[in-house]
Amino acid sequence: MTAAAPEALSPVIAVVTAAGSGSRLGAEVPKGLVPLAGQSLVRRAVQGLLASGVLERVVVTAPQGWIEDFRREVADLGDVEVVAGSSASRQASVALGLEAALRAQPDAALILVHDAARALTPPDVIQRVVAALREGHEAVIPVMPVTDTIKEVRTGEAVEPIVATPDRSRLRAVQTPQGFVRETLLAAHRAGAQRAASEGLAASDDAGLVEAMGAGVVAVAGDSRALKVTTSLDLLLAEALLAAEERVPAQRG
Ligand SMILES: Nc1ccn([C@@H]2O[C@H](COP(=O)(O)OP(=O)(O)OP(=O)(O)O)[C@@H](O)[C@H]2O)c(=O)n1
Ligand SMILES: C[C@](O)(CO)[C@H](O)COP(=O)(O)O
Repeated sequence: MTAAAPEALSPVIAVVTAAGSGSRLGAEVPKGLVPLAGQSLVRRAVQGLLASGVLERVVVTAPQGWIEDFRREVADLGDVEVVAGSSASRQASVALGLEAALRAQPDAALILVHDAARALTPPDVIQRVVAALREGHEAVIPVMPVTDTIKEVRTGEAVEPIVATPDRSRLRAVQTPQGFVRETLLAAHRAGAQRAASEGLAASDDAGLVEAMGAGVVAVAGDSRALKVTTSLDLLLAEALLAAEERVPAQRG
């Protein structure tokens, strides 16, 4: 860990992954375009990032064939580029977003990778991630404590045998944005792409690629509002969270 002056760790850019189809949500349009109280998930996710005040540029990866629809969603939000992601995996979509983002901002020092599906992530989570990077950590992820007891099972059997019960106090559920020093993320994705080609395995998050390289990843506090909209139940929950936030100022006033 090497602490650098904050201004030396600028500019900060973000890749927003929105190239998934949202099969578990089952909407008629890709998940990023699904409205949440009148505004699409991708629009809300980008707005949240920009509201943090720490970002120079945002690149969104969208599904092939939907680029123009995504562009319309973010057109009025500022310096936001939309490029095609990959249907193969989130990891492949992030890699395409990274290429585009670094073409547009070659001097980026810090890179955030964020899920459009975490549309309600509050700006202070984003600020915490960037602050920890500027304190000298090379990879930072927001996390939440786990509230269920988690079991490890042996898969592939109709009735799955339990093989372990990890100590819950040491488990964390991982959110985004995940933040990285530029070279750390690029090296991790280079190694990850080789593994994906040789073993056919993609990582489900970017920090996993950094861990696989043997580099350190640290956690900061996440937020329950940064939930990932995956199923229709999550969408209902997100709508309820927004409605509750709108009611609170009215009650105070
Ligand atoms: N090939 C892919 C797959 C996922 N993602 C993005 O990664 C984030 C997290 O993925 P998830 O919530 O699983 O989204 P989907 O893959 O769209 O969902 P599903 O698995 O239900 O199809 C989403 O913002 C999604 O758009 C992506 O950019 N490219
Ligand atoms: C990156 C992530 O949101 C961290 O929890 C998650 O791993 C994405 O996984 P998914 O299977 O693509 O939803």
